[in-house]
Amino acid sequence: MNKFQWQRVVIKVGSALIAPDNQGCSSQYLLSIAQFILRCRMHGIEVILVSSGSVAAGRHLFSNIEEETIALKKAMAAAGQTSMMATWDRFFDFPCAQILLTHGDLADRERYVSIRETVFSLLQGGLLPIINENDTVTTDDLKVGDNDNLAAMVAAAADADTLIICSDVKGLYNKNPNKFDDAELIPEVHEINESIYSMAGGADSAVGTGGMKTKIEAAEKATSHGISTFIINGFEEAAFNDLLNGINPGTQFTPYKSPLHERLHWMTHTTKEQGEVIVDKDFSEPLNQNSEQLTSEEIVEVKGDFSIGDTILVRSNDGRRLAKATSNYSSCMLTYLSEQQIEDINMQPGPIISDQDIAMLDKTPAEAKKVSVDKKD
Ligand SMILES: Nc1ncnc2c1ncn2[C@@H]1O[C@H](COP(=O)(O)OP(=O)(O)O)[C@@H](O)[C@H]1O
Ligand SMILES: N[C@@H](CCC(=O)OP(=O)(O)O)C(=O)O
Repeated sequence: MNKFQWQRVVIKVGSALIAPDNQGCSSQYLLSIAQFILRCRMHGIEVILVSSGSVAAGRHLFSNIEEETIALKKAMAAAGQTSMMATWDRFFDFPCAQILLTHGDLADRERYVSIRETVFSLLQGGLLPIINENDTVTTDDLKVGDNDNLAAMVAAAADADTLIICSDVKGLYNKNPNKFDDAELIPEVHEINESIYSMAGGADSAVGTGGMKTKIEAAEKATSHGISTFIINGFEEAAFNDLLNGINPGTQFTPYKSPLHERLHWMTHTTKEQGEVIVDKDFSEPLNQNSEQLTSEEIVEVKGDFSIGDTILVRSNDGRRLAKATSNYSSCMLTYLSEQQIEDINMQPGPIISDQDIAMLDKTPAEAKKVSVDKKD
């Protein structure tokens, strides 16, 4: 049985399933997930697990807490991560391997490629990669912040075809089912747009992070990479049986027919811009067919402090986000160049951004839509 024809699946498990009552790890709900993983592997499907729960699993070790500070949460994560790994490890007779990541790791192209290689080696060796955010070392700048988005980034990095987000609700409802009795489940989403985002609220549980909003963000990242995405209720054993029988038990987000190229997807959905270049140009012609169109004379302003090779946002001077790109110059150098009048054609600087390193935001409708949602917030 592999009715969905999956080859490589990323399964994301939320904190509520690992440590449902904040009393350390519990195998209560993990057994059916572990069996699902086992059955997937028996059908030849490669599995990568993105497991939340380190903070929730470590919380009970710290008593008499007045205020749960960030430093304390990091300490909980450090303590809980080992017991979470040990809990997973006990279910399987094949080895598990732990990978802890920050956004800084994923946003750096060299480290990103290295993570890909490690995951591929683990899968080839028949191990189960178990991935979580490296909560103990993250800072605001370096963190992904929620494991839904992390799982989507991992799914893209690992060339997975399917992402399954196991939550504490059946899927996406038209409104929060924990608040509204008449909320209705949405079985299929073909296009992630503003109306889909407007249905999603935050997390209500004591242990969850992000709620439905981060799951939709994750679905958007994954589907634009051609990855079919499910949100299912991880508490229900029947949901896993359904999946193996080719039945959608929750919400399925259908993948884009023409997914973004791997590098452009990474730039659009994984990197964070380190600065901005404001340009006096509309780019009605596709920028990525001739990046030399962007000359230093067209730069109105350089914002932020970035180095050669950093991701920058190219913005029009009326405020629109035009493209994300890798800068061939530092912010200091670009500022200097933009202030020069270089008439001699032979003295013109080389391209500010290179052809293969431009992700047009206007050309990626999902990103454009997400931007308008961000603005609304
Ligand atoms: N439209 C919605 N549909 C389903 N759940 C929603 C919606 N809006 C908000 N939620 C909340 O999102 C929660 C799931 O997210 P979260 O608590 O972060 O869980 P997890 O630990 O699985 O990531 C649900 O329990 C629910 O309270
Ligand atoms: N990295 C954190 C989990 C963050 C997170 O997204 O939690 P959840 O919403 O339960 O998937 C941890 O291990 O506690």
